[in-house]
Amino acid sequence: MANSTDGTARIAVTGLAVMGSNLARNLARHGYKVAVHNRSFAKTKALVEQHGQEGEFVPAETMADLVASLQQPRQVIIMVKAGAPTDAVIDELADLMEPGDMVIDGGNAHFVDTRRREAALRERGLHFVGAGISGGEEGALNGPSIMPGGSPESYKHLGPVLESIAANVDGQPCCVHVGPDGAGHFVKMVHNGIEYADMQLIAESYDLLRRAGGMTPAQIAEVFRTWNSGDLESYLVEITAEVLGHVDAATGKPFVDVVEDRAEQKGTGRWTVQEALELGIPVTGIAEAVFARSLSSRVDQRAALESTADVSVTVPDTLVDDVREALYASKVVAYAQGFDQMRAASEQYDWDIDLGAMATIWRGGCIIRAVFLNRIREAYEKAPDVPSLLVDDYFRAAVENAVDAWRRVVVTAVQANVPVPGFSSALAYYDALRSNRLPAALIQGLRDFFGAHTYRRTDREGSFHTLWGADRSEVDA
Ligand SMILES: NC(=O)C1=CN([C@@H]2O[C@H](COP(=O)(O)OP(=O)(O)OC[C@H]3O[C@@H](n4cnc5c(N)ncnc54)[C@H](OP(=O)(O)O)[C@@H]3O)[C@@H](O)[C@H]2O)C=CC1
Ligand SMILES: O=C(CO)[C@H](O)[C@H](O)COP(=O)(O)O
Repeated sequence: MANSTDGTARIAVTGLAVMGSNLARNLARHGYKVAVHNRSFAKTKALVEQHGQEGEFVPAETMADLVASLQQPRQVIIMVKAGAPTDAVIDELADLMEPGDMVIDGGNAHFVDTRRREAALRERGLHFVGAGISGGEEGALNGPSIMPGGSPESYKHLGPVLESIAANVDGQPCCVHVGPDGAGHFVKMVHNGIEYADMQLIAESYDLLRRAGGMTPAQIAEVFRTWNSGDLESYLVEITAEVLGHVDAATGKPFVDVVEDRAEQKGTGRWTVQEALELGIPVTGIAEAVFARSLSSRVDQRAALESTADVSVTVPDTLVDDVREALYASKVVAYAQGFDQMRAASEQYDWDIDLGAMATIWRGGCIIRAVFLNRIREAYEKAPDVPSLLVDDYFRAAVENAVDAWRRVVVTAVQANVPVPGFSSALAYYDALRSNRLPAALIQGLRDFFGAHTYRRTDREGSFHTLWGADRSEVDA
């Protein structure tokens, strides 16, 4: 296999596991001459041997060869494990590059790392682009959703390439410049957090239909197939029907019954919640989804408390339709919370993220792609500063129409001993936002009682303290 260091490749990819190799093939299929490299050369060799006919690949055994094979300004996409491996690759690359060159990290990096890396490379005259890439193996090959951060100048060079290989919906590429430094990876992180919440709500729907509704996985698969039209139409609902309908070849049982019920996680959902706590944004749907995965893995506690007692509950005839309504309303809440978090971060870090554009680029290519994102895009088009998606006319009406069914679902679940943390916390969030008065007033009183933490009054400006241990008169604080 010949390799070339004549500086003619348009772009490079280093890290040729599932994502990197498919991204390189996607670039080659779009007519770009792609230089390819992997720490162990076997993967590079295999890629070119198996897919060399799909376009022009330049295999490189060393990072120095990879860099030498590129046109200037050089553009190298890194698709390796997040964390220390990414730092190691950046360090090696940066030493070989020249001012004006671009390093693009397409992995699931933490946005704080991306900010640090961007600042360090900027000092050396290099552009660092933290690009969230979603769509898994299939998306990387056929068109992912791409969320690049970094300097506007780097996007001028890189944008046309990324837009051409991204998914396309209604003539619009699912790729846009998100904002400076860590903005792209932040948005990808929230995308993954919403992915967690969406899957948790789908899982609760299945659990309720099965355990309270007495339906089989095959019957529930049909329900999801029906739901995959109209407002719920989405990739995750579509593949839920596939997974629930699948039968294990070895046992003849539903596939879902032979899989261990412990959900794993790589960390992006947890990062979303950690950052939401820092920003003070309640992303309860994502948090419940992360905790539900953690709880599922507490095998010792589950075994100690397991109960097989029969529960008798009257299930409403409308259960299937009610669950559909609860799923939709809870999903609206989860997305509203995720978009809130992006808005708060955009203000905090001065990123100027266009929220409508984020909904637009999530319509295709990514795991949470859904027809429903058109509604979110429209909401931000109408009112870019809308304080919550729940305030938008369409979403307000959709949730109001669903709320009776949503309450019935939560009541039925509670009576049937079926845990629905996603549905119930979303309903609590909605009810809290609509409450004229919240019990936070009592919390303020208690804080003032035990710690003289002061409170504000509803009827006049200022901070006050009650002398709880004395005559209980009020003083200015
Ligand atoms: N898989 C998915 O669906 C998605 C993954 N991502 C992200 O994309 C990135 C790539 O993911 P994926 O394709 O699954 O691959 P992995 O995350 O499994 O990473 C494997 C790749 O990293 C390389 N690597 C590991 N350690 C080092 C190191 N110290 N120095 C150099 N290279 C190293 C490996 O090289 P070698 O072959 O030599 O071991 C291999 O090319 C990750 O950041 C992931 O989070 C993003 C969206 C979806
Ligand atoms: O980035 C992705 C999709 O966009 C991955 O699918 C995601 O990382 C999966 O996360 P987890 O393993 O934590 O469920």
